[in-house]
Amino acid sequence: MIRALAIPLTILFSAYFAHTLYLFQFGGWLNTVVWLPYLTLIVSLFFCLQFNQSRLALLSLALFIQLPWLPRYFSFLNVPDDLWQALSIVNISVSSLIIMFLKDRSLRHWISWLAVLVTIAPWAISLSLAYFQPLKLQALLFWQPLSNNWLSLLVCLLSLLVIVFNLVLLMWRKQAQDACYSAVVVTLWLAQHLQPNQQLQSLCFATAGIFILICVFQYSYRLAYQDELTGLPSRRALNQYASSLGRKYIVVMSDVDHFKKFNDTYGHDVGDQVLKLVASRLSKVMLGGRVYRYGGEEFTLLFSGKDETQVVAELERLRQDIANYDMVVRDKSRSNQSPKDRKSQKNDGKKVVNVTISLGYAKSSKALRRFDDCLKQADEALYRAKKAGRNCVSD
Ligand SMILES: Nc1nc2c(ncn2[C@@H]2O[C@H](COP(=O)(O)OP(=O)(O)OP(=O)(O)O)[C@@H](O)[C@H]2O)c(=O)[nH]1
Repeated sequence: MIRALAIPLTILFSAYFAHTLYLFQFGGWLNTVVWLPYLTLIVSLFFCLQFNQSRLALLSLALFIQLPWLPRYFSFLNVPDDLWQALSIVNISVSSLIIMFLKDRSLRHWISWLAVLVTIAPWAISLSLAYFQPLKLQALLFWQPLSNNWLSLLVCLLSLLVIVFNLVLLMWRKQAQDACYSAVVVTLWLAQHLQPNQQLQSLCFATAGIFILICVFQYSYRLAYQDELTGLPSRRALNQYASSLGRKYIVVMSDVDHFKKFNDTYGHDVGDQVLKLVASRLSKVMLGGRVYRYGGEEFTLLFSGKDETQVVAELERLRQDIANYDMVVRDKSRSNQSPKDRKSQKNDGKKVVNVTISLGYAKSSKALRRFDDCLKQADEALYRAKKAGRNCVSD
């Protein structure tokens, strides 16, 4: 419900905000906006430290240092402008490096990379020019605040586009991390180009701070509600969803057959891979069903407002799909081999295994109003499926 409201509300508030900007023409009370980045960056730094998110804390600090009017507070130190510039370069380069050496390899990561490259390439060119021609560094920094020409406008528009793109990613894919990194980089970049406009600059810094905050909260949400191994929602998420269920629903308990034997034969690592594969097959459930990792090798499925016959047919389909699926698992020892060794033994280290699951279900009724009772009944049905020879569905 809240997710469905997110986009219309964002559009509404953006329109309201744009209208206000138009009315006040960037003047008057809007000067208070200058304080926003301080607030968001301090709060985000606080939560990053609370949740042990050192990289994000560093990025908050990097933004803080880059706040364009920070030098004013240190004016008593009489730091030359060139030194501030040099500190900025170090700051942006370090933040860019932090982002570049993250392990994620998704498309979103590469988009962040692009933003990073666009940011640091001018720095690198300027620095190398300064090295080869002993002129004043300041004179060579061609990325200096561009005058109010079309190029400056283009730069700002492009940067804002990246932010908007990341916002969309954030809403649809719920991946705050890359959105946050790009926002930080783009903000650092914009800081150079929007120098005469303090309000706009403040809004950019404040937005980056908010991105970091969202990122930290999303991370802690994942810790609490997502199973780390399979990526499925956890038992806590199941209990939370259960409290919002209507009257008509079906609970299914499923369990991988002879999993202990499997672990003993192939090892715990291969066992983990099998659990991941089973989870990925189960998550292809149709009829609007939801899958949770209940714990160990047990998974729970929930169907809200569906008929028993439809659900049983879907469970049969899932059971057969898993039983017929050749799961290719990798031997962990393979990762210690050199790439050459791996190439020479093409299929070595790969195993094809077959697993089956048993499923037991229970549907809500007058006698089974409480979710916990229904779950217990599904667990008993699972026990019956095991007794009946496994690899089957039972009620
Ligand atoms: N690899 C791996 N094994 C797990 C995990 N969680 C639980 N297990 C193992 O799953 C096995 C569960 O075994 P049992 O409950 O005896 O059941 P089973 O061997 O699947 O036999 P049946 O359920 O009767 O078909 C135990 O050996 C656990 O150690 C996990 O996250 N990873």
